[in-house]
Amino acid sequence: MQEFSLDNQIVLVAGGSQGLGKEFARKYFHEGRNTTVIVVSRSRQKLRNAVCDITGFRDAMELTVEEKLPQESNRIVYLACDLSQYDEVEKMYDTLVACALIPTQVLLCAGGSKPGLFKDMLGHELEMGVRVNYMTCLYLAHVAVRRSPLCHLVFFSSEVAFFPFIGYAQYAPLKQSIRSLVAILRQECPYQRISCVYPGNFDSEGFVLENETKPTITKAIEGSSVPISCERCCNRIVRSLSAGYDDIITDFIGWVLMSTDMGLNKQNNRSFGWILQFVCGILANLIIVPIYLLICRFQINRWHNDRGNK
Ligand SMILES: NC(=O)C1=CN([C@@H]2O[C@H](COP(=O)(O)OP(=O)(O)OC[C@H]3O[C@@H](n4cnc5c(N)ncnc54)[C@H](OP(=O)(O)O)[C@@H]3O)[C@@H](O)[C@H]2O)C=CC1
Ligand SMILES: CCCCCCCCCCCCCCCC(=O)[C@@H](N)CO
Repeated sequence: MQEFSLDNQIVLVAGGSQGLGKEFARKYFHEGRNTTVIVVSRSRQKLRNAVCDITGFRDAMELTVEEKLPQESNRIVYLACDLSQYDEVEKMYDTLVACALIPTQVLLCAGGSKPGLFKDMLGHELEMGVRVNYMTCLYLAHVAVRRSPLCHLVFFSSEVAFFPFIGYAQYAPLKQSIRSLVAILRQECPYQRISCVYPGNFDSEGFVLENETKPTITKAIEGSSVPISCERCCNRIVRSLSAGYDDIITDFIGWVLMSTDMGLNKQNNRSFGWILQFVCGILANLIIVPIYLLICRFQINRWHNDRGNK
């Protein structure tokens, strides 16, 4: 299995203009050695600001075929691309290949949710959910598997992949799809390291935004995943990847939720304390989960009634 390291890498960070992706870019740039970071997202402006913020310089370099890369040991460049457009992803890889930057690691960190009730959602918001959370991963993974077949892929799903609940109709099904895709890719690409992170809440720009529309019942249910800083979240993930884990959680409730889903989805990939997870999961599914779901149903009914009375 490929060892995880911040050193000697060419790392592509999808969704690197803010939040957790930017935190990863910062970590590679400041703590790695001989590493090239390429941050990718849709907005050129956001990317530029992110890179300037990370380096402390007033300007940042956009990766193009014409531009010559500096010879410094650690480098960070940006490349604007809407990863939910297949031809744009291919074009991006053309540029990478032309610049002799074949990624050794690809972090598929683009994503985000707009919580709310399904019936209140607009068509284009539903479409955004599919594009931002799933198509970005699907297309980037596809092109990466074909054109950099030895690279380490790190997907970013969510704890909601283990437990979908009210308010996340636009988001959770796509994060579950990532889990499914990961399971299949692990069988089809046995020589490639494929990791999947299932984060709990962390305090990013996206998190602040989603909280503006998040129904109170959604906040109540996810309350046990107390938001941590992006830096902490990033450090925990790096520690887990370095320890050789490929199914990664960032808080205790994530570990419990994963334990309830250790079946055919899980296959041969280890997570922290996985034997204990199997045992806890069996007990939880027998005893705690049915009780919890009853409480949850009660909570949701009460929320609907309160709303109806208003
Ligand atoms: N924050 C949280 O509590 C949790 C987050 N997660 C997941 O972790 C990941 C990181 O989350 P977070 O840091 O909060 O995310 P943010 O919303 O803060 O940032 C999302 C990033 O994705 C980029 N992006 C969005 N759409 C596209 C696209 N079509 N093509 C290219 N880039 C795109 C954005 O840049 P731009 O606008 O420039 O395109 C931005 O850089 C996401 O996948 C999220 O779903 C999982 C669990 C909890
Ligand atoms: C044994 C039974 C125990 C059941 C406890 C249930 C607790 C559920 C906590 C779920 C937290 C979800 C956080 C991820 C949110 C996310 O992905 C968004 N912030 C998107 O950005």
